[in-house]
Amino acid sequence: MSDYGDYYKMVKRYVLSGILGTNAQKRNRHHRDTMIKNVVSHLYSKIKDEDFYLVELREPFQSELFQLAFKQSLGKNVESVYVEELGVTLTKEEMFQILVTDPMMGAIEVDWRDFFPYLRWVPNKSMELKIQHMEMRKRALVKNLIEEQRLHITRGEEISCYLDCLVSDGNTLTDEQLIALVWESIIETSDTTLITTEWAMYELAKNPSCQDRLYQDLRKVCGSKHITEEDLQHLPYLSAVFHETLRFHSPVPIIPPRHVHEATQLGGYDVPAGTDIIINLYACNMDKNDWEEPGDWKPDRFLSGEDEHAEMNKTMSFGAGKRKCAGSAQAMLISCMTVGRLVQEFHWKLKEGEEENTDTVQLTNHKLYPLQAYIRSRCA
Ligand code: HEM
Repeated sequence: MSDYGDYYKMVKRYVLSGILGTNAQKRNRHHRDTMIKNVVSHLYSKIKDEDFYLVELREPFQSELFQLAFKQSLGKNVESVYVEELGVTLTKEEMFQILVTDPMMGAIEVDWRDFFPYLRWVPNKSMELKIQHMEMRKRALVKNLIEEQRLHITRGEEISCYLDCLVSDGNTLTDEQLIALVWESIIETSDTTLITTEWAMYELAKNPSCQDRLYQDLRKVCGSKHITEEDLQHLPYLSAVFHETLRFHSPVPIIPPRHVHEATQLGGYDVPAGTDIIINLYACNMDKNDWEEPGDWKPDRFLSGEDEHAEMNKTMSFGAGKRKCAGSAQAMLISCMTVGRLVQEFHWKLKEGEEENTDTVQLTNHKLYPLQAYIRSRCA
């Protein structure tokens, strides 16, 4: 449940100064630039001549984002780690499974007792054991990662990262709180931005006229040089692609519940004090009264000429109010920079049959089948 107490306020300060605020984002700029460079190099390695080649974006992008998550949170990339408590050495893929995929799947685990509340007293041992096992592995891994880096930090080594900020003098977080905060920053970096970027590339590969328009804008603003974060403010169509993708494929379709402290009215309904409400963002974003042809992906609807803030608030994709997403700037920087660079470098075409592959999985609208597209170098 979203609260707004002292602990929350303290953590929000750490989050902003250690990882997501403007200064922290500036510190991490070189990590983001490296990430995009590596994704592009990976895709070039799949191309042999001026022809189209079939590629999957998810694998290299996911791996690079996960690396970025480690660098921002712990100050270094981790390729593998021996976890004493588990007695195993984990590869990067296994760490991703434990820190990102398993918790996401756990969040949508169905407890059959929810459908029969009068049978709540019946134990659901298999589910409880599964969740406990997942939680134990996640905790052991994060604890291990923290302890390794903490040694370097206490030796006085210069490691500028979120953990460094969390354990700096005067902070009073318990080990459990540290584990929770470091894990949250890793999963938040690794999941929703990947989903948004993959769906944006799917839509651009499916809609050649939108892709061409974006390419022309990029040529106009950047000429023959690579897009930079400074260019983003001059690329409204790129930003419109990002917002329309969030509206259409919302990676957080349901936001954490809100507790109603005072009786109020919402959308014409009386809501008594004490109610817990859940907002379905996907339904809000697809609302037929607000949008023209809401069932079509049309970036133009975000080109009203208003400022970026106003465009962003047209959807509730990042939530609203005090608990609004703290990582929206990072998500936008990474997603827009990646989409921009991928369109600058390559011509994208969907693989035959891929158009129909719009099924989703997990809590965050993950594309069930990774995007498969043909790419050709624009230099060819
Ligand atoms: C496109 C990507 C993303 C979307 C759509 C998204 C969406 C959301 C939403 C809907 C909320 C809940 C807001 C509310 O309750 O009103 C939220 C909260 C949050 N998000 Fe994001 N998010 C994204 C990326 C990120 C990233 C990359 C990070 C950090 C690395 C991040 C960090 C957070 C944090 C810390 C909160 C809690 C804020 C608070 O409670 O004060 N998000 N996000």
